[in-house]
Amino acid sequence: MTPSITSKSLRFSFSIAPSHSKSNPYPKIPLPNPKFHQFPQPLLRLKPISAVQSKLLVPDAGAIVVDRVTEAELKENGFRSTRRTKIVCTIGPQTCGFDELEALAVGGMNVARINMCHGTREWHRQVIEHVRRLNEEKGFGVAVMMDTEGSEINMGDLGGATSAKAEDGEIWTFTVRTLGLDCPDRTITANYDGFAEDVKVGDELLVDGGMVRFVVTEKIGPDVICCCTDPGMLLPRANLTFWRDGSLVLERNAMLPTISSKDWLDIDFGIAEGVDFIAVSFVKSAEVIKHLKSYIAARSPKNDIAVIAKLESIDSLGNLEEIILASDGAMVARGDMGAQIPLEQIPSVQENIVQLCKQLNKPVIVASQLLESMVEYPIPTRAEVADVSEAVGQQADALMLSGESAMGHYPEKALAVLRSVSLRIERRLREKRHSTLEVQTMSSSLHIGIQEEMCNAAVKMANKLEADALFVYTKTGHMASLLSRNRPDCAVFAFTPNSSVRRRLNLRWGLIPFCLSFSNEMESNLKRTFSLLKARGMISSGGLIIVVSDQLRSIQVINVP
Ligand SMILES: Nc1ncnc2c1ncn2[C@@H]1O[C@H](COP(=O)(O)OP(=O)(O)OP(=O)(O)O)[C@@H](O)[C@H]1O
Ligand SMILES: CC(=O)C(=O)O
Ligand SMILES: [K+]
Ligand SMILES: [Mg+2]
Repeated sequence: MTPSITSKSLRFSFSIAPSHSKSNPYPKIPLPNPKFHQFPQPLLRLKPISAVQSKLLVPDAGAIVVDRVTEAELKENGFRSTRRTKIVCTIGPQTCGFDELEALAVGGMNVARINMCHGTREWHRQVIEHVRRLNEEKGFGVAVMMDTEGSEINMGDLGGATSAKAEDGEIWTFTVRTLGLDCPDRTITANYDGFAEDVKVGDELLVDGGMVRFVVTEKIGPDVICCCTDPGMLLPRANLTFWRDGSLVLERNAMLPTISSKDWLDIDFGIAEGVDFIAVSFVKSAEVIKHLKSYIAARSPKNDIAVIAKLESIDSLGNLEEIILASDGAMVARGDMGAQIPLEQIPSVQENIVQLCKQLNKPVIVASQLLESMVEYPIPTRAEVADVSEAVGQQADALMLSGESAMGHYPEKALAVLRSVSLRIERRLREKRHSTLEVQTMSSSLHIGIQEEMCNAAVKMANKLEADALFVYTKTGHMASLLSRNRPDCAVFAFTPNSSVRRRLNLRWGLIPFCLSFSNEMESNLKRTFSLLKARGMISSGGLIIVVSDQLRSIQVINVP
């Protein structure tokens, strides 16, 4: 039988062999230290989908729909070994084609992110269309996240070049003139009209939070003449900040709106295209989130777009709790955050945000530079693996790839590293917890709610009884999120009749979202679920399951018949 997915995706996506395997997991690439590649991740093989099967993927009333990769994982590794930490991949020129997107989906991408800083709406529409088609025709369950540009100060798009190198001591011109494609050498446009007025001679100009630095030597009308003091690579639309006497100059940024007029058009585009998440860049207060949520509620009849607050502006750090409470999730956007606060503060800010999100029951994504060296190289640095391990150890809901998947040379390998490190660290956490007999559940901290108490109790039981899985029947996804919040030892099967709820649950730690219509009759729901899952080889008789549901105030403990 010929696999329906490309041989390329099979070769790369599930190529990390178990340590006893003789095959080289990274063909054709010299391995400086082969041991490093022996992430103990079992090989998975996705069964090819025939044309007839492909039709069956369209859910009918009696069917159960689950992401194909998770299904394969469940069949091969059983309940306990599914990956709990979710993965967001930024889509860019390296990964926007249908086959490349499929390879990422096969590799375990849960959410595809498009960044409205780059590319045209037509380009983004094409990506969304590809993701939809993959889900519909090939049985994946990938959600789409649109990330707004925000109105911080950015460079222009380098006259179409993919990058430019600034060398030490070189003189570059930053200008507010409109240059189009015939951009003179060593000239960069800045996107905000007041730029030339606001900077002063002697100011330091930081590109991408300090990846490249300049000092302002002269101002001539719309042109700001600068000397490069820290050489490096300039990327299109990179963020610009300027510093005076050792402090970030913030006055101008404070006057810029969080959501610009261009962002509102992008948001309309996102609503029209039915994206699952809108991530708002440079959020400073809860107000902007509330404003956007009411806009979406008015514009999108089903109101099924989740709003993610990107925490990257220094102004957000004083209002974290109210921003997170107003949002449907948060992102620790370490890239731009690193341009606004000293780098050594980022790890503790990350830890605080992750803990706060868990407490407030909001999904949290840790983003930027997780595997930055993999933009250029096929293996990560040891330090990057340690950073990923730290985020997985904090039990963040999701990890995000940026340049690694958007424009790097090894998107699928970067994804494979996130997957392997997640699996390894998650297992280690469970083993550690088990050896100390520690049962950890969240304390009740939301407004006292019956559902929260039930979910806390269900997770405590599942951990103590070493249940094989938690089942939750949920219309809105809320009960499922309350189980995930406790980070249980076993996987959570979340059954929902609503396909957009199912896609949004993709971002939640440890949840395996299924689309399934169900009635108010729990007994018949369970009977049907068991027989559907058994028929697909996803569960077997004897397994211990703890069941909760939106509709019933009871916790059931059941052995799979
Ligand atoms: N749609 C795209 N078209 C072209 N290049 C892209 C696209 N999306 C991302 N990239 C490239 O990948 C890099 C990393 O992507 P990412 O989305 O993290 O960008 P960013 O501008 O650093 O993020 P943000 O604007 O959210 O802070 C970008 O700097 C850009 O060079
Ligand atoms: C992801 C993002 O926006 C950042 O890290 O700046
Ligand atoms: K952005
Ligand atoms: Mg950013």
